[in-house]
Amino acid sequence: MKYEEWEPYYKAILADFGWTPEGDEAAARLLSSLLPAASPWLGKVEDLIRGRDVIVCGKAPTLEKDMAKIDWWYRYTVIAADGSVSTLLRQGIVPDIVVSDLDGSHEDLLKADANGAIILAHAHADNVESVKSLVPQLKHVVGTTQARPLENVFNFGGFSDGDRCVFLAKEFGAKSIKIIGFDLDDTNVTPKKLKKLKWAKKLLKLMDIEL
Ligand SMILES: Nc1ncnc2c1ncn2[C@@H]1O[C@H](COP(=O)(O)OP(=O)(O)OP(=O)(O)O)[C@@H](O)[C@H]1O
Ligand SMILES: Nc1nc2c(c(=O)[nH]1)N=C(CO)CN2
Ligand SMILES: [Mg+2]
Repeated sequence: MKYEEWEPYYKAILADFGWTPEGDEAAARLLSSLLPAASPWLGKVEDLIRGRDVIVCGKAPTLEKDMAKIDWWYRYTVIAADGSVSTLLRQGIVPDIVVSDLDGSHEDLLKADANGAIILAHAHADNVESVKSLVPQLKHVVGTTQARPLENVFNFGGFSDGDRCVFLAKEFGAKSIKIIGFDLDDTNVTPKKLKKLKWAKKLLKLMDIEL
């Protein structure tokens, strides 16, 4: 999705949370300074997605139960939303791509990276310290932002880690997108998380994902 198309959603999200864009923009510039000018891994991300059946894993409590229903993981390109990478690794599955704002287990992100996963590291106003400490340690990393993109920091659309996975899969022309570990009506979460899940619901509908 072009930034101009995403921007109205971004503005509405900022207003809903009472945020301003400056913090996100500063975080994107910091992330940009930690990465090469031309992203060496973006082409690989496209190769992994284009024309492929994609599974996107969220971190709802239903994830393990949903995982048990997948009998042949090799059929799919697996994209893990943040914390779901820990559940996947525990079951011996290394995702192809992890989409993360770096607020889950850094140890598991490093483990996935060391085993070949590409990490889409997202910078925003509230994760600058994690960006500074973790991004320089990652081998296969692509930078993302929810604000205006920079030369080496991309914005494919989407807000929470889970819906950003789906925007990414759409952007690069996945043949099909299956989501598991999503429970967007989960009430057993903090008020802030509930608000993020409401946005995820709206954005996934926009992406024509059946919920
Ligand atoms: N019931 C749920 N609880 C948590 N995440 C869910 C749920 N259903 C779907 N998801 C998706 O799974 C993704 C990954 O979950 P995780 O808890 O790691 O989220 P997160 O986005 O890192 O949380 P935060 O918003 O605090 O950064 C979320 O971004 C969300 O889109
Ligand atoms: N400023 C800010 N941006 C975000 C945040 C957050 O907590 N703060 N969380 C996200 C992951 O769901 C995505 N973007
Ligand atoms: Mg996160």
